[in-house]
Amino acid sequence: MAAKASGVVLGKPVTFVTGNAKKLEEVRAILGHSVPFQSVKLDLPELQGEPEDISKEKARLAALRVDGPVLVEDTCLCFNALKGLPGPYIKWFLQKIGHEGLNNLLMAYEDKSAYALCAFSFALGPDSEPITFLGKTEGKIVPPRGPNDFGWDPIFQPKGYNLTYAEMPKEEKNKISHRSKALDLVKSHFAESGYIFRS
Ligand SMILES: O=P(O)(O)OP(=O)(O)OP(=O)(O)OC[C@H]1O[C@@H](n2cnc3c(O)ncnc32)[C@H](O)[C@@H]1O
Ligand SMILES: [Mg+2]
Repeated sequence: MAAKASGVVLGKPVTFVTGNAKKLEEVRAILGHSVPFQSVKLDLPELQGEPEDISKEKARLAALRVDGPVLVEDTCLCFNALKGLPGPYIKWFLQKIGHEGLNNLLMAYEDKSAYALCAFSFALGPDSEPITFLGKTEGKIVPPRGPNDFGWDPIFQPKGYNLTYAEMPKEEKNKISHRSKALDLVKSHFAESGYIFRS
């Protein structure tokens, strides 16, 4: 890696590391050709704690595994009545108790509001500090509606819409989602940084 007047020249392309095919599909659709990347299917171990720290640590691990520039992402679903939980633990809650169980968690509360939070982290390599980009979309938790092909999409209804994420056409979700908001920041970072990737 060498610094140049026109930007930072990197010896390898960016690798997006994820074990989730649906995430990859959305990242591809949203980024288009604006940030060239390849992908590797790896389910990295995840730290417990705050979303930003989990995402950064994931990027450190990914950069060690890939030995080059990496992009990773961690997604949380946070219930306001539960002070942000399940948050980063949503994957395990979803797996164990499903959409119905997630709705039941809020049964005792009037406040069904929630937000989806996406934390992308980018690291230039194993020796560099990851940079994090956050995107948040507010909404509420509802009984499941729509196709059940991506995580908690059927129970999340974004604010200002009558449809759940699952009921929305993909392009519509990708315009307003937590993921697209975070990726807007990733795109700006790449546009400003002038990275040059050599494969
Ligand atoms: O390998 P990684 O990238 O970590 O992929 P993952 O599936 O383990 O994903 P997370 O650790 O970020 O856990 C987030 C959980 O939320 C789900 N999820 C992520 N983004 C979503 C979205 O936009 N809509 C619905 N569910 C989503 C996902 O399927 C997981 O169950
Ligand atoms: Mg994960």
